[in-house]
Amino acid sequence: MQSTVRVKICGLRTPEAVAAAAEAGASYVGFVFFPRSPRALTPDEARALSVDVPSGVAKVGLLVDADDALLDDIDRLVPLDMLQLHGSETPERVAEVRTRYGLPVMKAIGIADAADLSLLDDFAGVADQILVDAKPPTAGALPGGNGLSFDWRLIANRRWSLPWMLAGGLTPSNVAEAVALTGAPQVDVSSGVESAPGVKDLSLIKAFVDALR
Ligand SMILES: O=C(O)c1ccccc1N[C@@H]1O[C@H](COP(=O)(O)O)[C@@H](O)[C@H]1O
Repeated sequence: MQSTVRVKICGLRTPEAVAAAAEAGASYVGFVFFPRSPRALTPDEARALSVDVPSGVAKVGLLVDADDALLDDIDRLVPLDMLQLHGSETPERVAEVRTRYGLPVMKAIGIADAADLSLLDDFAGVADQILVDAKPPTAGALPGGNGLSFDWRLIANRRWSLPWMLAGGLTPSNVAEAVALTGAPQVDVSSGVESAPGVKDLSLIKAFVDALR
């Protein structure tokens, strides 16, 4: 299958994983700045890793309800191309972050059932992209990176007002089906290309991208 689906590999922590994502053909790599995540990096660690990212591959910083102090540190140290806001940020906060840092913002929205779909429209005219993820299973769970899918039929045939990306429980085995069902132009994966939480498997990264080609 020939495909132009753009891929983001998130939660990279080593130069080897960055190289595997770039060589496989990923369009984006994600650095997680959420301390509770097994994939968390400090701004200094992300700065060191960013040197290994070839030009043409966008570096995305993932944050969860981050305050300006953390964002200021990241902005000072890490040459990012996009911010992914994966918490309960409001449209007002998204607009504020976008203006303050001068970077495109991708807002993550968690979906569990049809009632959540209206949230997707709340960020039109504010965010640059929408990331559609599964809603976390419980209040204490990580807000993402749980390897959980939602019912993709909920967004099949949807008309989108913004560029968007599908996430949540994607793997080399199911990503082609997810794209066929939803028409997703872009996909994001973290735990589906890992051998353990926070440990990327280089062959799974390649298999994930190959599954769309
Ligand atoms: O990856 C994380 O640790 C993470 C932490 C906090 C918020 C989001 C996180 N990851 C994002 O979650 C989705 C789905 O991940 P998975 O493929 O189901 O593991 C994805 O967008 C990641 O960028």
